[in-house]
Amino acid sequence: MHPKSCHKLEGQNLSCTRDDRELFAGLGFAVHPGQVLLLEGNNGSGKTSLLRIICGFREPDTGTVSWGEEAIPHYQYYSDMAYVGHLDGIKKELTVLENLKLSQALSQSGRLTIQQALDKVRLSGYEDTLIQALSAGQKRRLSLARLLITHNVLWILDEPFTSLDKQGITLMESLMAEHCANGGMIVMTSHHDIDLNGVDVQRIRLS
Ligand SMILES: Nc1ncnc2c1ncn2[C@@H]1O[C@H](COP(=O)(O)OP(=O)(O)OP(=O)(O)O)[C@@H](O)[C@H]1O
Repeated sequence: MHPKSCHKLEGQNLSCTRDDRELFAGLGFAVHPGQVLLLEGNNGSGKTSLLRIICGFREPDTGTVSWGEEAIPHYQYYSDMAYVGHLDGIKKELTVLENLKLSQALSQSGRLTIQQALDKVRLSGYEDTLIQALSAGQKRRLSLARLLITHNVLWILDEPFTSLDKQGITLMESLMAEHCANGGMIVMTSHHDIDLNGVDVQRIRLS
């Protein structure tokens, strides 16, 4: 179990308007250890906007997000959560190994060593490869490896299946299920349905 898995993520009365268009209002949720919150909706419905509010990167028009009974953003939140967005959070001028060493230096250690994580995501042999020489799916796999070598109870994932092949999607799903089985939590957007082997998945459908 994660040592800090007693925390819960809660959103209350959240609303967001962009360009005079109300994306959502009065929205609430509570995510407990072992659970997934899946944000669904068509293009432009506000999934990424809500995800950015949950990360504390954007202020809601009303409402609060709290972690451990305290409104975000706060230091503990950022040491407990890991965000993987569209840009994969990878430093383009570094190699695969340098990126992973940098992530490790900035966070608490996770379950796997760098080599174990590279094996798991099938990037062994790419240690000295510059990021610009990786395919889109390989970059996504590298961002997965980053999740595995650092300790973060809350994963926040924007479209985690983008660019992954079938084997990558299955791998991602099994890692997510494993994370939840260990008391972790996940908030994610996806245009695809997910198959997480009995994990409790709550859904918010934006329209
Ligand atoms: N930086 C921005 N400035 C102004 N409006 C924006 C900005 N980013 C997004 N929007 C608007 O907010 C709305 C919601 O966008 P958002 O990216 O949250 O949707 P989404 O559900 O994640 O879409 P997608 O499935 O296409 O990724 C859209 O109408 C979009 O035009």
